[in-house]
Amino acid sequence: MSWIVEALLNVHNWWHGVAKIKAATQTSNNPLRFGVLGAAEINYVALFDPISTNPGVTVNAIAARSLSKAQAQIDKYQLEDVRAYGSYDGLLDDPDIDAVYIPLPNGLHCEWAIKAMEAGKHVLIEKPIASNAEQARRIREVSEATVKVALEAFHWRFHPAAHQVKDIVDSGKYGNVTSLYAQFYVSSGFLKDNDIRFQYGLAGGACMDLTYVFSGTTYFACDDIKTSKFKVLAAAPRLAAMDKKVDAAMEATFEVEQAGKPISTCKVSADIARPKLFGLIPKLWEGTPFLSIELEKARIDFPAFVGSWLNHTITITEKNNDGSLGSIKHTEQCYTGGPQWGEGKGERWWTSYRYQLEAFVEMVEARDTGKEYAGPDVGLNESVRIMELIDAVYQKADLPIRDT
Ligand SMILES: NC(=O)C1=CN([C@@H]2O[C@H](COP(=O)(O)OP(=O)(O)OC[C@H]3O[C@@H](n4cnc5c(N)ncnc54)[C@H](OP(=O)(O)O)[C@@H]3O)[C@@H](O)[C@H]2O)C=CC1
Ligand SMILES: O=C1OC[C@@H](O)[C@H](O)[C@H]1O
Repeated sequence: MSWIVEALLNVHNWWHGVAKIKAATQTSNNPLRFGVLGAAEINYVALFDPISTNPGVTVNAIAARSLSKAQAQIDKYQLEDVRAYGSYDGLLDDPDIDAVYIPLPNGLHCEWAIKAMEAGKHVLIEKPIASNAEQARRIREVSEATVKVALEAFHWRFHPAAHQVKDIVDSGKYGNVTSLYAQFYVSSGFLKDNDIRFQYGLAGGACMDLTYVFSGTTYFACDDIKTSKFKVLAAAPRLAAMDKKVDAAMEATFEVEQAGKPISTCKVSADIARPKLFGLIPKLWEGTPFLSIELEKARIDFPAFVGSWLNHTITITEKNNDGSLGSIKHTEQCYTGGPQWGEGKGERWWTSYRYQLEAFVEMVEARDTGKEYAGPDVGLNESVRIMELIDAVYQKADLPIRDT
């Protein structure tokens, strides 16, 4: 699946001439040294590409369950001065690694994040942060106890476009949020039947894999996710053919209740095996993630909210007094700076993963020097709340909470 994002990234980098920028990037004297657990498909997009334009970071080691697989990934991407390990423990024992990226199956995130922090490493953990809320809380506890950064890799949350939409919503100009809708579909046939996403034992499922629909709706619905209450009203899964504990698709509705605000209603729709048209044609036109926010006085459409770095348009349609959509529309785009990064930060060609890496490095610097990090963040309280919401959706759907 990640090959599609990698292909889009290659076109994006070619279009913006990023190869030249990579060639001119000089590593600093004291970079943050990353190790990677798992020769996962997503590694290039989420880490190797962003590192190659960030002078403050290097990738120093890759561990896989077999040494040859780790070496094969190093060779594939022609990574220089990168050690291969044939076990994850071996990499964690390496004193020359400061931070660990964890792109393992969801069911292994908690175990290895905790082991890495206890081995003295900061951790960037792929989404979803863990199998369930209880595990997410354990990660939070260990992060506090070891004073190590643990960040869930919700890359879209670090792109200025997301901050721009949040700023418009929070400005109050268009009134309170009344409802939200988020959708993310992967066509049937794109993932193999034995993909990690279809395995209950590895904490698979549509809610788990397409976590973005929960992170997207709650980010814009909540003033403070820590104190907001969620009530799941409905959860309708379509079960995977291979494993009836796995949701190949989920449609869920939940309410968000917060002090001083009217209740808002969120609808999410996630599908990792979207049925083909007439059983033959992949519905590629449904492949773009979508998020829409209804406010009292306007509707904001933010298509491609997960891939806003490629291209996006934020459309605000003002409402008439009777609540119907009016004829006044504004469109906006935001690729650099924005309300959370501040003017001058970033480049048009920075991906959401590049922004995420920038934030992670700043978080680690702040943590290591005892300073407060004030930039864009996801925060472990938010990660815990999202896992609580996913657990509640599974319960409502009469499916077991992922427990590996
Ligand atoms: N941020 C984003 O845009 C994306 C994030 N992701 C997330 O990244 C993670 C990995 O996804 P993806 O790269 O697509 O997955 P892959 O299947 O390519 O990679 C998973 C890795 O997990 C390792 N692994 C360890 N134990 C097992 C096991 N029992 N079964 C299978 N694999 C195992 C394998 O490592 P080894 O090399 O040691 O054999 C493999 O390289 C997931 O959490 C997913 O949600 C995925 C895609 C996009
Ligand atoms: O961005 C993504 O796109 C498709 C998914 O299967 C993947 O895991 C996700 O992170």
